Amino acid sequence: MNTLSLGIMELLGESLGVGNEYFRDFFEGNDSIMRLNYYPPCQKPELTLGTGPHCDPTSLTILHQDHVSGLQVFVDEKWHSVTPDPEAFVVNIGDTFMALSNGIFKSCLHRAVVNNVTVRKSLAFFLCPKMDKVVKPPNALVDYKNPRVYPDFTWPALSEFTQKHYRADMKTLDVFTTWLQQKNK
Ligand SMILES: O=C(O)CCC(=O)C(=O)O
Ligand SMILES: [Fe+2]
Repeated sequence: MNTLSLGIMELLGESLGVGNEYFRDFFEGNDSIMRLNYYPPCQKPELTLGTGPHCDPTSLTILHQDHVSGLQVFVDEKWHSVTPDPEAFVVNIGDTFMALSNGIFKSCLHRAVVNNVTVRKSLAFFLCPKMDKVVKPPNALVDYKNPRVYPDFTWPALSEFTQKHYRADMKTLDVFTTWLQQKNK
């Protein structure tokens, strides 16, 4: 998963015009997280969610779903199911990479629904920067036409924010930005 995520970082660097080494080097020695999600069948699936709507606060997510549907992504004001394929990974951008790309790549809003028949399992690898790395976009992505969108921060600061102050949703990075600015006044 680590090797795959660093390979994807090479492609993202290439696509942003900063070269394939920039983000791969940034994520060298990363402090990433692996999570297993288990969703038991639910008698009233229409009344609840397996995972509420959120953007991943991390940098890049590589998700494996089993054969049971559940993941949905919010596009064009509607929820769309992501057809499960145990032979494939779902890859999405998280808030930390949105900040690293100065807002060019967007973290995507998603959720997981449950059903009343089958257990569902998913496995997520969340690429996160090494704890002491300062998250800031490369100079090539910042100029007077494209000023900094988010302040400098470290991954542990954003992670702690989502654990102690604010449950991750679609506005995490904006609320975190305001919170940091207030704190540093
Ligand atoms: O179970 C899923 O398909 C999504 C889980 C998820 O969004 C997460 O773990 O952040
Ligand atoms: Fe997620």
